Amino acid sequence: MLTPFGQVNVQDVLDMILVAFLVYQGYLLVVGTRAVNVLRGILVFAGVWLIAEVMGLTTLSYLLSRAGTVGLFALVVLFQPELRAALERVGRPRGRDVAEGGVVLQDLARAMERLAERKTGALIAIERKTPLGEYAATGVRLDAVVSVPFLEALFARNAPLHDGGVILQSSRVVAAGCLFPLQSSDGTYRRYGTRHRAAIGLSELTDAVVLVVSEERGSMRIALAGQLGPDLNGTELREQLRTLVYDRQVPVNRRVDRTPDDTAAATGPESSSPASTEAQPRERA
Ligand SMILES: Nc1ncnc2c1ncn2[C@@H]1O[C@H](COP(=O)(O)OP(=O)(O)OP(=O)(O)O)[C@@H](O)[C@H]1O
Repeated sequence: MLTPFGQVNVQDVLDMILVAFLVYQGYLLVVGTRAVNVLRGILVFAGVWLIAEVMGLTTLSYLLSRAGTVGLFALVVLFQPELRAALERVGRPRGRDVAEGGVVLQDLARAMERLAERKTGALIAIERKTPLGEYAATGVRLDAVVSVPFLEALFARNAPLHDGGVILQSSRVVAAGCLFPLQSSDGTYRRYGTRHRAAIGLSELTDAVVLVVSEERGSMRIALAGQLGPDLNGTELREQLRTLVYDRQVPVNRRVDRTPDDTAAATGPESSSPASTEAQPRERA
């Protein structure tokens, strides 16, 4: 085929599609991680180098190209953990993801149950499509497998990271002690405390599934798409987690199922909040 750029054949088209696909996959790997800021820096650096080349600024262009070579090695050293994790993700068989998801689901649900039984407050956000990197950056970075004792230890009273939220990415705990955006205190959720409003707030701004254990009531709930779901028992929690997170076939933005009472309440003036039909949390001034 003849184009303004000359002769283009099937191989060229295939080549372009593959390169675009690889660039996009590379972008997906770094987005939401600390590497994204470095990537921006590299793009600025490359831009300056290109301008220096075009304008014939020989010395600057020479220095930048030398620095680029050294920088490439520095990047590999600096981002060795991220690179390893990314390569592992690329090479991991799909079946292992599913099996791992099942284990994580069970551990997560069991940890929630134990925290609820002991009335230990907890806040856990599970990342889906929207990267939670900016919220993870407000806390302490971790890289740990999800396990019942680990989650219990994180939220134990007096534990250094028990304040704030924990963030899960896939099967890993990636941050703890994170600050989530608070839902504005007006309207439906004004009676709730800050833990619940932080859960609702984050779920409003992202597609994360946010789990809350109430310290006061020992209840387990899910906030999704700016709505706080009803109290859940262990079986219901597992079911919701399977549907919302660990069963990838289901559309990501599917809402938390409502109880018949909730649906009835949604037609009432104080609205769409499941809060109006459930046991109430403590009143706030
Ligand atoms: N913006 C926030 N991001 C993450 N965690 C928060 C945020 N604000 C408060 N928290 C957590 O919530 C805790 C306070 O919970 P508070 O008692 O005010 O809320 P609550 O919704 O009534 O929860 P509970 O039913 O567990 O008492 C804090 O100690 C902190 O761990």
